Amino acid sequence: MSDLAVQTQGLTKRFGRVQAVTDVDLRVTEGDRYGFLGPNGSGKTATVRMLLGLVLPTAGRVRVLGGRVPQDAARVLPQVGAMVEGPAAIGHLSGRANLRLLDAAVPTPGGRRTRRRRVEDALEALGLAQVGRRPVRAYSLGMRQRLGIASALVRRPRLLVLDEPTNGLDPQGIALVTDLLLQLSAQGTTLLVSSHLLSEVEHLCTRVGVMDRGHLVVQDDVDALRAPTGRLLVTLAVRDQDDDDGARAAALAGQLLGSRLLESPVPAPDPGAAGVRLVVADAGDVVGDLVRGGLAVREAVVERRTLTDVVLSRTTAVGEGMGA
Ligand SMILES: Nc1ncnc2c1ncn2[C@@H]1O[C@H](COP(=O)(O)OP(=O)(O)OP(=O)(O)O)[C@@H](O)[C@H]1O
Repeated sequence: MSDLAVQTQGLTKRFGRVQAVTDVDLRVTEGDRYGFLGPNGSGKTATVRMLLGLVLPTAGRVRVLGGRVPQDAARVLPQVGAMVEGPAAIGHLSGRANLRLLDAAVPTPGGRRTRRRRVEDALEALGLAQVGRRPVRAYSLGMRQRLGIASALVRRPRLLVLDEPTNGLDPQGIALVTDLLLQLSAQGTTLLVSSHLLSEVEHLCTRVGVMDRGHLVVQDDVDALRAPTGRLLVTLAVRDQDDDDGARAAALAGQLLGSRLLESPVPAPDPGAAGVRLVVADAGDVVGDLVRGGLAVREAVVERRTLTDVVLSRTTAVGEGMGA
């Protein structure tokens, strides 16, 4: 159990009559890049707030970095960096002053001695070193978001908890934050990141938890979730899309593959290269059979479920659930 960065047992939260979180057993192992997903109102933020001791659970237990929350919060939370529900900062102070103030508020290993260095490193990492003197009220939305992430980093935490870290960032900002998170992970930081951008989570995360109407409905490794569907996507090269070549290749593929050909062949999607796209059951030596039959195979890829498929199949659309 000691290698779990976050563990909850039967975690439950009611706000009056709203059942926000029900019986959630979260397990984040040290070193994980854990993506926390789910539709609006599914209970992600409420769960994260309980992990950080910001609200008390109605029932259940929370352990973070080996300590109980809220009982051991004073010991464990200084090792946790967090940005939840958007960045918070004092508008008339500069970004740099905000970070120094924030750092002074919580006991940190190294404390004042290393503060200047840690604040500069965090501003630098988020590309804010040049604007660190400007008052925060003059920051753009993206700059505020970066400052929020910088404030989660200042204490060089063992566990970083970020609620929608790339919300409002431009593509350059998203790439910068993603690279930074991968770098921190390589240095040993555990990440717990909630996001609605599934392609981003697919790229960044090793493990995901999916919430739906207060329940944790999926918790697994990304690789396991992205299992092969059992289908191959094959592209045949043909000489010319406009003549009968494509139709001949499609007919021959049908003869060679028999019932393994699952859908009617269609023109290949890539423009500029004539081809035929086949959807084939991944059984036997598909490519070998096509090539021996005289067809040119340009590409054959194993079809995998995407994270979007997994999340959509396990969650309730907005309007169907209680949170809408
Ligand atoms: N302080 C509160 N008082 C009353 N209800 C609350 C409170 N906080 C959250 N809720 C309710 O609990 C449910 C879960 O909300 P939560 O903010 O955890 O969802 P979420 O998954 O983070 O959604 P989003 O993706 O929109 O941020 C919602 O129905 C919400 O209205």
